[in-house]
Amino acid sequence: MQPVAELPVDPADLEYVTSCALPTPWAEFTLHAFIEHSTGKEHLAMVLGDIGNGAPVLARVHSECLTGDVLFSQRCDCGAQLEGALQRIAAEGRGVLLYLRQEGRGIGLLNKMRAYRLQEAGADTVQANEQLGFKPDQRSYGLVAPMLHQFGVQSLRLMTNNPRKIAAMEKMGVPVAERVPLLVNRNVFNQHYLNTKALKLGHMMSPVVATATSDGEQ
Ligand SMILES: Nc1nc2c(ncn2[C@@H]2O[C@H](COP(=O)(O)OP(=O)(O)OP(=O)(O)O)[C@@H](O)[C@H]2O)c(=O)[nH]1
Ligand SMILES: [Zn+2]
Repeated sequence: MQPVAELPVDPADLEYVTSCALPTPWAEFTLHAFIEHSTGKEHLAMVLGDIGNGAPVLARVHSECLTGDVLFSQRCDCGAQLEGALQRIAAEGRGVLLYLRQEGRGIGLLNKMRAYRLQEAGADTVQANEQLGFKPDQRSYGLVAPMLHQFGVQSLRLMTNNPRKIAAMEKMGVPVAERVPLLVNRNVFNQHYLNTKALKLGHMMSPVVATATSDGEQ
């Protein structure tokens, strides 16, 4: 598995735009918006508490998954991870969630749906990307450092199971003081996907087989 691609980001390409209050079921965050001029994409940061005081910040760097984050898809763990991360930040009263618009591990929503069709025909999530002519993971984390710089964040306690994401942070000059596991329940729809993430993409969670009624921790 190759490392996550990293491209240098032109700081002038990312512009801070505006902010507003964002009440959620768990806490009232401040939502900050950035625009990436070269792509037109709107990237977001949800902030709670004083994250610019120098202490490591509980953080989630979340990649967009419209199907999982918004449409309640059980094919992946994204929606549950998004909710779990916000709940943890709220419980601590301090933290940040970056919502990066790199849907489908960077291939976009329509191609992700094409990849899902290939998975319905027997491919796994890595093979499906490759059959469509993409790398297994096309994401980049070059925006993370300039987004965090806006808030004076110096280091992260990063909620992730993805060692390549941690390596990418360090490479982009964002120190990760601690990895905080972000495990969610398995179901019969996501177990094959989660096993592929563990076995082929290197995610730090043990591959197990779920039953129709299983809701055990990974
Ligand atoms: N191409 C493709 N993308 C997917 C698929 N399932 C989920 N995604 C996308 O994968 C991204 C989330 O990546 P994950 O590998 O689940 O998690 P991660 O962010 O790398 O790692 P964690 O920090 O541990 O969650 C989102 O952009 C989803 O839209 C799939 O089958 N194919
Ligand atoms: Zn997802």
